[in-house]
Amino acid sequence: MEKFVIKGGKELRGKVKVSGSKNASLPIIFASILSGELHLKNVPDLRDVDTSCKLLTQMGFNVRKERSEVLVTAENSIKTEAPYELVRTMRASILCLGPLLAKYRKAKVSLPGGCAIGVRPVNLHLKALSKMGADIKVDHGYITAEVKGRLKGAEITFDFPTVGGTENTLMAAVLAKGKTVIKNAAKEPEIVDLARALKTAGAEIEGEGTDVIEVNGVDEIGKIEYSVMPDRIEAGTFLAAVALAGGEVEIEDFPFDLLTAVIEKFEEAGLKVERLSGKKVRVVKKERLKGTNIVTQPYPGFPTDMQAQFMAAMCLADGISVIKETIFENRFMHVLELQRLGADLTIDGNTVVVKGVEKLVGAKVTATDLRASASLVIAGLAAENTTEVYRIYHLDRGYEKLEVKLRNLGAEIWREKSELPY
Ligand SMILES: CC(=O)N[C@H]1[C@@H](OP(=O)(O)OP(=O)(O)OC[C@H]2O[C@@H](n3ccc(=O)[nH]c3=O)[C@H](O)[C@@H]2O)O[C@H](CO)[C@@H](O)[C@@H]1O
Ligand SMILES: C=C(OP(=O)(O)O)C(=O)O
Repeated sequence: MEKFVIKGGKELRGKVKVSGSKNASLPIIFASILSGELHLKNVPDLRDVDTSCKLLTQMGFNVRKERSEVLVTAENSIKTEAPYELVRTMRASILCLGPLLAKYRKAKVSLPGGCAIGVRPVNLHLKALSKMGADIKVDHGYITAEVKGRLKGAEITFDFPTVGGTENTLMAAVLAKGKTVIKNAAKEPEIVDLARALKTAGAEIEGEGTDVIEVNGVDEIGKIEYSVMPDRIEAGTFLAAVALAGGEVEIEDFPFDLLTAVIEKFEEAGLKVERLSGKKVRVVKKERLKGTNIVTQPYPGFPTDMQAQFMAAMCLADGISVIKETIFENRFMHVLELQRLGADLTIDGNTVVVKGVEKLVGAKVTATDLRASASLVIAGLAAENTTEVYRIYHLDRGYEKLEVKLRNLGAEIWREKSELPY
């Protein structure tokens, strides 16, 4: 196991480029089940991408990952099973269910794992696929599903705009018979990216990015050829890093228009975010930030995946910030760890009150999930002395070479073998 060692107190200066999006890459990789042929570019080098490739390989797909590209072909017979050993490490594995059912008419998928940020049921995915004609059972930790003949188009109304549920239903609908209408669909940009990728292969989809998506099922689709959008959460994490460490950084491949809610909140706190061109911004911290409130919401609201990093930034802002989490019921695991660094935080239900402190002081902290890990790393950049972050395997699920990128900006951060069993 590895840990990060961070010597805090260095301002960040220079240029950094945002990698391809994790949450867009994963569904598109699983969409290859529908097409049997995928050529995906701008794929980040992440543990979750490796897990997705392993899962497809185990099913019998031919998968090649070369630098930032993933190529998939279906040449052999396919096993329609996703076993616990792989699925437990990654939430997005559930996204093979819709495509397997649509293409191969049966699937056996372990109930997914992923970040421990809430119960995260998949009832809405299963309800939608049942409505499309699938017969689904959940037994011994596995979802077993099959459909006689083809899935059929249906009108689905989600109780909550679930991102994964929308993606699974959208992919299933592409090869279903007839028209599917998804109402109260999630509007996240990664869903738009998935729809665009599917359209390169001939899928008939309209309304992605709005709360009603319409899909006309087709008999088959061709090759998916696509380049993944930049990772808006990684981009936002760099804003938070400058907000904490200070300095001036130019960020390339910055998805400006997809980060409006995050940029507005950092600007309200006093960070300067200047758009230099379409996809390039300059971020400057000139003075101590001031306390700012956020409420997490589905897109286009403030993303839950930026909550921990924003909270870390507010630990050193003047005054009080109120952080309300409305998407996941257990996404404050970073609070205890930020407190170890000297942050003044009080949890009250789904709200954390942050009282800005003069300084943070380095300590040993343990990452509990992906974005919690990021919040601890960036807090460590601003803390006095040395911070050691354990369990960084969470971080490796979703950030490409974060320590290398931060080091190139002048941070003192490196990876070491952990002396602990984790
Ligand atoms: C791989 C990926 O893209 N992950 C993202 C995706 O996760 P994910 O797709 O799992 O998130 P959802 O949008 O589905 O979940 C939102 C809320 O709905 C609930 N729910 C969801 C499905 C369901 O069947 N039943 C149910 O109750 C969840 O428990 C949660 O409280 O969107 C989240 C919300 O933006 C992000 O934090 C994750 O980074
Ligand atoms: C919660 C996240 O990921 P996942 O849904 O893959 O667990 C995330 O990206 O912050």
